[in-house]
Amino acid sequence: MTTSATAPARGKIVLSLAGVNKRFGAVQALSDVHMEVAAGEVVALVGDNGAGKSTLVKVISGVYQPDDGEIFYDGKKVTVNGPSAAQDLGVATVFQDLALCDNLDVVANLFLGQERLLGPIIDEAGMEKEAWRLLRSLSAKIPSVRIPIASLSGGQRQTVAIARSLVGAPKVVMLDEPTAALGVAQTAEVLNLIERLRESGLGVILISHNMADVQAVADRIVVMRLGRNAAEFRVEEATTQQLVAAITGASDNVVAARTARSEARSAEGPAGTEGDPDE
Ligand SMILES: Nc1ncnc2c1ncn2[C@@H]1O[C@H](COP(=O)(O)OP(=O)(O)OP(=O)(O)O)[C@@H](O)[C@H]1O
Repeated sequence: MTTSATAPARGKIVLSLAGVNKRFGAVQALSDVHMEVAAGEVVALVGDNGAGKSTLVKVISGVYQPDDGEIFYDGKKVTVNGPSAAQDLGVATVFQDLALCDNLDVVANLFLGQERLLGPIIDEAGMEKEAWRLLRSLSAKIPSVRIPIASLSGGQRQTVAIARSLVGAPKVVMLDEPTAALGVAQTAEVLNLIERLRESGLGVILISHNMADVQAVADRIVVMRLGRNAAEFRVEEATTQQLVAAITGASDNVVAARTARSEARSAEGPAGTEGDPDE
């Protein structure tokens, strides 16, 4: 895996945000948001539509400038005044659209805009070798690095996009809804990749609507609601019911109702097991 030679020690906070505000006209998209991610940690960022997740990702990745707030990278206060500044720092983002070129092969996509040169010519052999090394480090299942992206499955395309984010040896990788368009097997493959990223000591920020995915791979879950921090859980202490309540801001939802029924049944003992048509 290509983490930087100066990779921070596992558990050290590598990226943190404090008091981040962002307004679009009349819409306060982010209000006093804070978040941090450590090396070797997967932090899931969850929230309903419009909660501010994408805006936060875009602030971290330099697409938007925050109105206020501070960003610290590797212990130093930084200004991320554009996407290339974020990349130069070591913050890579895989956006939902993946931004891959269908007609180009895997190698060309991995090194698009950052081609390796050998004197005056493009070092195709060197890039191919590095492509295999990156993909192997992710235990990725790509049949060939010389096939066009168009012929890959959704999971393989996501794999290539994640591998590309590692080309600059980042310390933080943000993944925006990486499993949104994938089936069960491909989702499992992408979750495995996220495990590899964590194992390699990267700080990973995972934006997802899928609570099963989040509970499968995250160490910590940051819940946003209406542009604010709404709750934060260690994954082992968060039930789906608590997560749904934090995301929606309501405890009287269908998940809570079902949990309450099943708790009531277990309290009643075996005689009370007959009644719930939902189960
Ligand atoms: N460029 C923009 N111009 C105006 N308003 C925006 C812009 N981007 C986001 N917003 C608003 O900011 C708020 C937060 O949106 P954001 O896209 O960050 O939410 P989200 O949590 O990512 O939602 P989703 O899960 O639907 O992507 C919303 O009210 C949205 O309409």
